[in-house]
Amino acid sequence: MTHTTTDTWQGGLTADLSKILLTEAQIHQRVAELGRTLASEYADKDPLMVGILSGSLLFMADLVRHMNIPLSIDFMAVSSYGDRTTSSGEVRILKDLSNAATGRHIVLVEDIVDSGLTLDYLCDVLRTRHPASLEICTLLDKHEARKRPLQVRHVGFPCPNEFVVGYGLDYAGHYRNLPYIGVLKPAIYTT
Ligand SMILES: O=P(O)(O)OC[C@H]1O[C@H](OP(=O)(O)OP(=O)(O)O)[C@H](O)[C@@H]1O
Ligand code: HPA
Ligand SMILES: [Mg+2]
Repeated sequence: MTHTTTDTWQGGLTADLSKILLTEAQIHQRVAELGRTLASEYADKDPLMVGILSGSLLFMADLVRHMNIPLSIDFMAVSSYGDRTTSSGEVRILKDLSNAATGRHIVLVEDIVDSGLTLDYLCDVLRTRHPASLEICTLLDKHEARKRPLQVRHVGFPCPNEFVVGYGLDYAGHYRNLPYIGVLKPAIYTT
């Protein structure tokens, strides 16, 4: 499979980035590795892969295509950032699981762990449903920003303490469609 290079996306949304953090090729290579690792770990467990919408959409779609094992896919939608670049601290569940969690091996699939508030809250909620296991797989880990200790089993890349967009990550709903990840120019969100 070939992927377009970042050169094909000059101008437009790219002009709003101060730098490109991860190219499309770097993302695809790492996501494939993560998928293969998860596939061997969950080979006989029929995991329930739970994407946290909306940010995980692209990551989830690519990740599971590298997991050649029986699994199910479900989604939860939560929001705490809205149009801001820092967490409101209030995590709202906008859509719950469609599947029962009890007795399932659950893998939470996230685009980014930042303050950790979203996943800390979601893990608390899901633990009350008694899954067989509950682990986190995130593409990006902004460890420096953590406000809650969180056990994150699988990390794609460490992330600097800056506001990043692309490959599912948004600012005020935009930039999710960028095929790579970059740092948003602060001028875009500080007026
Ligand atoms: O670790 P935290 O500080 O909680 O931040 C991480 C969460 O924030 C973002 O979601 P957001 O609330 O922006 O919703 P979205 O996925 O729809 O963009 C991101 O997708 C994670 O779910
Ligand atoms: O750096 C970020 N970018 C986009 N969305 C986010 N949600 C938490 N942190 C971020
Ligand atoms: Mg967001």
